[in-house]
Amino acid sequence: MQTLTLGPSGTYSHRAATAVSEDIAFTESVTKIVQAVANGEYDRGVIPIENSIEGSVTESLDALAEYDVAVVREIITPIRHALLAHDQSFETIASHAQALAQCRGYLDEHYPDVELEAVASTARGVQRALDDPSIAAIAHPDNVQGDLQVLAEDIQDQTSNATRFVAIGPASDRSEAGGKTSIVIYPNSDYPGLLLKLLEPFAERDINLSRLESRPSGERLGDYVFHVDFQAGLYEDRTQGALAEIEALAEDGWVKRLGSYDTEHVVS
Ligand SMILES: O=C(O)C(=O)Cc1ccccc1
Repeated sequence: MQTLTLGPSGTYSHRAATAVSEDIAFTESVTKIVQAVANGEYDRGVIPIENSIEGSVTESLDALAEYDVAVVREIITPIRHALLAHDQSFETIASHAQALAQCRGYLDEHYPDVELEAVASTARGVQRALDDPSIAAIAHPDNVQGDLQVLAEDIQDQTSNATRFVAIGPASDRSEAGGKTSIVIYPNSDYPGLLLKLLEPFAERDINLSRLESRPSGERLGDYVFHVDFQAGLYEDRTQGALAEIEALAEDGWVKRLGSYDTEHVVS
């Protein structure tokens, strides 16, 4: 099963993808991963969704709302960042924007004058640091190679730093089985109490929500799509009942069932 994830080799997404497949290919954009799976070019994609320090990877949420794919699995991995460079003489630190943000406190304290450069992924930052001694990278310590050294380990601002990734597949692989479900709701309307009404069907059936995120719809300012994860499978009658009510409330918009799946914790 060929799986596309964020590259080059050595990213955290790559580490998560090894839980899904042995045949892994890389690209440097989350949107491209979702598009490639929607178009049938790859069987699976693995993308980061949410980090415990920095929150959502908004590009991933927007791509899931836009393209027709299924979420088939959730993979949670601990994230431990290291600072890699030729030596201490670097002037720039290159990494994924989320990694730079997860280490903000450490960087402010130890390297207040260093320039930060956001690149497509942590492993892309490692490539930049390999090529240029004036650049350091923040990445998993296993990326140490060539003339690079690990200058510091565990530099994230909280010791508990975890990221949730999802494995996606073609819409035809959407499953109703599993302990969790992801949906996206676009009500395309706006009135007092709308969000409360959209959530009541879950509360009334004792379905626990595990995540609620609003994203701009892109249609007009103040218009939103809602990403909702909950702890029940699509196969359950209570889920079907809740979704029927929500679909009626969102009759001017749409409700997208991304799929039901199980969670896996990968320690690496
Ligand atoms: O750039 C990577 O390595 C990624 O997979 C994205 C990312 C960045 C920081 C924490 C978790 C995932």
